[in-house]
Amino acid sequence: MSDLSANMQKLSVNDDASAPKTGAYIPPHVRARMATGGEAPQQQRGSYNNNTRGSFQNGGNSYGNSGNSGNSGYNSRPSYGGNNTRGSFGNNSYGNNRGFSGGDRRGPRDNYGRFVDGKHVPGPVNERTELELFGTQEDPQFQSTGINFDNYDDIPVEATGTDVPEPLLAFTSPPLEEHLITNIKLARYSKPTPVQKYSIPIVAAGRDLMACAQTGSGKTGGFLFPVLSQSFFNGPSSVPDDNQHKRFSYQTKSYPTALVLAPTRELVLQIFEEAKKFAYRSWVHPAVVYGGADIGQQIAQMRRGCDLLVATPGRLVDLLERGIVSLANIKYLVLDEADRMLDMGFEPQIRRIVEGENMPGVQERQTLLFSATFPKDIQELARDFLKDYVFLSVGRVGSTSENITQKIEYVEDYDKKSILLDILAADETGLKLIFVETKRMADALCDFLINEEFYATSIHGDRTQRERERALEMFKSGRAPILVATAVAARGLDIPNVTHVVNYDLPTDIDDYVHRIGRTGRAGNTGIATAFFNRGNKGVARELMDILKEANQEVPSFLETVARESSFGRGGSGRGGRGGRSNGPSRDSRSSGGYSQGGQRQQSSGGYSQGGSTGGHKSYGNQSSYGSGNGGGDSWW
Ligand SMILES: Nc1ncnc2c1ncn2[C@@H]1O[C@H](COP(=O)(O)OP(=O)(O)OP(=O)(O)O)[C@@H](O)[C@H]1O
Repeated sequence: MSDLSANMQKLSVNDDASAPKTGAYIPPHVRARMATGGEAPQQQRGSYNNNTRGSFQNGGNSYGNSGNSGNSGYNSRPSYGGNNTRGSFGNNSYGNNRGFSGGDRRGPRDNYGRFVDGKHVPGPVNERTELELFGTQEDPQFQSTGINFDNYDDIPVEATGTDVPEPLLAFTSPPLEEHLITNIKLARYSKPTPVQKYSIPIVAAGRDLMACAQTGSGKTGGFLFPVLSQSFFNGPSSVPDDNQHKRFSYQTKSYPTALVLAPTRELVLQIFEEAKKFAYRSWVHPAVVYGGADIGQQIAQMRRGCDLLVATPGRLVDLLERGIVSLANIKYLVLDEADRMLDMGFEPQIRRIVEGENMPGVQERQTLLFSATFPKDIQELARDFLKDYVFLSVGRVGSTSENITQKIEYVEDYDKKSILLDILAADETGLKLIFVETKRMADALCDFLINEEFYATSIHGDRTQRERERALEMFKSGRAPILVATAVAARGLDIPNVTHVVNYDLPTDIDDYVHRIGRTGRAGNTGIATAFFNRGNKGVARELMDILKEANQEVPSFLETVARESSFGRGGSGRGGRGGRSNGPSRDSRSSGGYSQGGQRQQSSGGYSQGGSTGGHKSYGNQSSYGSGNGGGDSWW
């Protein structure tokens, strides 16, 4: 057991619902002094030794460097803090080469490849670009695989549908295009994860795909690899004559061949960064568009041309309305975190994009849906968007990775701050991500932590896009190793070295819990997820218990008690919430058969199940953002 785990066990304040009811907050160092009856022990937070609150270093505006500059890199408190700090970022030098300013974030690269006489001709090697994109093995800002990476191979895979292609075992050509393999090697990926093993031949065979795999198990590569590989093989599509389209020069609109839609701005940025890696030196020009960023820059970027477009639905609708993007050439449509996009009220925008514009119909394009959770309603959306698709699930749909040690602590609301400080003080290594339910709480908790001399920052829907990106960059670089976040950071974000996720407030939806804790324990690395639970969370008690059991985690007795109480009289149990989360192990809504374990294939009987309720949806937001380009409703987070 790691030191951290041992420390956490000691910290376990109570094992049952008979938790101490005294709520007066006593900071840990005072508690320690009380316990020893004298001098406080040595400061545990080594890096803050002798710090009084006023002594935070003002290291100037050093956002631009890429290393972890330690204390000297921090700004004085107001520059990374919570609600009272907005507007205080005066310096524009934070944009490093992995920059954050929207549109084409670095301008056109000079090393694109070409497609000549039916052949892909990669562009020249550019060592600087290579270093920016792929980093070095030692750079902690680049995720490397952990000790449990090989264990992914033991997760049972279910692939249903007609004539499911055989999975591949290694990154080989065929089916992958040679140049893509070169880029995969640069990314130091030695073998495909299970979702990639299946998705690559499925897409290569021209099939549609609905894929569900645990958080952190490589779904991004699961769609980027096959889409890029096929694109590298097939070359660009010719462009309709209605536009004096000139590749690589100014044009009135862009005609991407691949479109990736994802729910949050941060997630589309991240997918774009991954796309840049794997499209390096190829003919494919990736681009990203999302709300909250300068639309003028994005329009200019679209006019410079783009082949693979990563977008949030709201901003894409805006660009479509302005006639800046045409979907006439789309061959590949990817919906990442598809269920979240529906939750956020993006369905009208998605339907507008997929059905209301000039995108080729379902028979003419390939469509891929990816997520770690798949409530039934998304499977129903698949009826309209997918054709004869393969349903792929790696592990049980909605299950959590065993790489994450889950701890549930009974903590009354009034004790949460105190326990959080204990957790943060117990281990200074790695990055800590703390989830709260509301934007207000995110600001308040962030300010509290800063007052307690922790380097914290926050991310939520009320911060400007610039502040959100800066907060994320501070967190990633370790300059603010604590990030207080609302659900806006729950999905998809891949931040290396997040060692601990704390659900300070548990979400009301268990799928959200699954995604939140999935910010740790990624790519075979291990991590800890602690949740503060009290009777106010009884609505998720049963589902939480199921999740813990499934992942072979300890189930505290208070959770069983509360789960029993809350399900009593409800006439049902289990994970049936949120639009009819599937109770049985088989999740392919077309399938009438059972569950196939261990990679066994099972053919679907065909015919869609209409049985799932779509009721009970949490509405995250503001559907009125339709067409505003600012992304779907993040009204409370
Ligand atoms: N074949 C591979 N070999 C090594 N590392 C990989 C491989 N595929 C992906 N990774 C790494 O694993 C990490 C997680 O991948 P990714 O972000 O695609 O996960 P995900 O399944 O999309 O997670 P989430 O459900 O949270 O969105 C990334 O840092 C990625 O670089």
